[in-house]
Amino acid sequence: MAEPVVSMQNVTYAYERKNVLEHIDFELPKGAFMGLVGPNGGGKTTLIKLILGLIEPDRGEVELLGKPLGKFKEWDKIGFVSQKANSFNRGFPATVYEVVSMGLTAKVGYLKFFKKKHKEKILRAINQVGMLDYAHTNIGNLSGGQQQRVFIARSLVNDPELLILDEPTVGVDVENVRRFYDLLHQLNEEQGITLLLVTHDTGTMTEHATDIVCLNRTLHFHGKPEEYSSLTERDLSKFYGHPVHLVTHEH
Ligand SMILES: Nc1ncnc2c1ncn2[C@@H]1O[C@H](COP(=O)(O)OP(=O)(O)OP(=O)(O)O)[C@@H](O)[C@H]1O
Repeated sequence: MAEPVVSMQNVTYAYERKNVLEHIDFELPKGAFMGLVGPNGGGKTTLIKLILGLIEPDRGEVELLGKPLGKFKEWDKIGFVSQKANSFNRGFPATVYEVVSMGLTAKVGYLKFFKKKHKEKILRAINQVGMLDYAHTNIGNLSGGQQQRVFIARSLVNDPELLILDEPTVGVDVENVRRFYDLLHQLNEEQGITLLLVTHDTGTMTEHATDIVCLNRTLHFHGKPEEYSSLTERDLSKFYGHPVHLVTHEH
């Protein structure tokens, strides 16, 4: 089996001596489309912060692309698109092209040193998310769903191996949510990008993900969407720490 993109062994993390993650053993297999679910305050953001190297575990080991956190340097291989991308300041005076080019500035240094190959990369990333017609449109004039795709393009310019998305469809309308998941499948299946998606929308997630992880201080579940869907209200109430009532949607 290919080496995991992220692996955690017995990870514990506390804010002000209060453990928010305990004994986490976790593997994100290369090529997976993983949905990370769990109740508010369950530790999802903290787990993401560990993967992004923003915090270090109090105990246990984190490995990224086969390297211990302390030795890992290929940060541009890990892309992150936050929920905040949806509420991007509409008045910010930058075009789609400029926003996507920001993904490369860390590597290239300064915009004026962009070469032809960089410009091609930027346009390719914009094309990948279906926004080429809008390359020179101001980001503030786009819908939430379109802005979201632009922020994904900004991560794609670095050819990431892992893309982490935090509540990406909050505030996005149904049609754009569908297009968004189409894009994720294309990135995952055609380009082999491993995806980790944090969401409260477990219904949609079980339709799309290859793996589901449920976190509430400890890992309560790690399995296939079919297994997650077959859990009972009792199982879910145990994971979430409060009563959960399943609602069946008619399609
Ligand atoms: N910087 C911080 N200092 C102190 N406590 C924090 C800090 N960040 C988070 N916490 C606490 O840690 C716990 C886990 O928070 P975290 O944000 O990781 O959960 P989450 O699953 O992402 O929640 P949500 O679904 O609401 O975004 C919560 O109880 C939260 O209040």
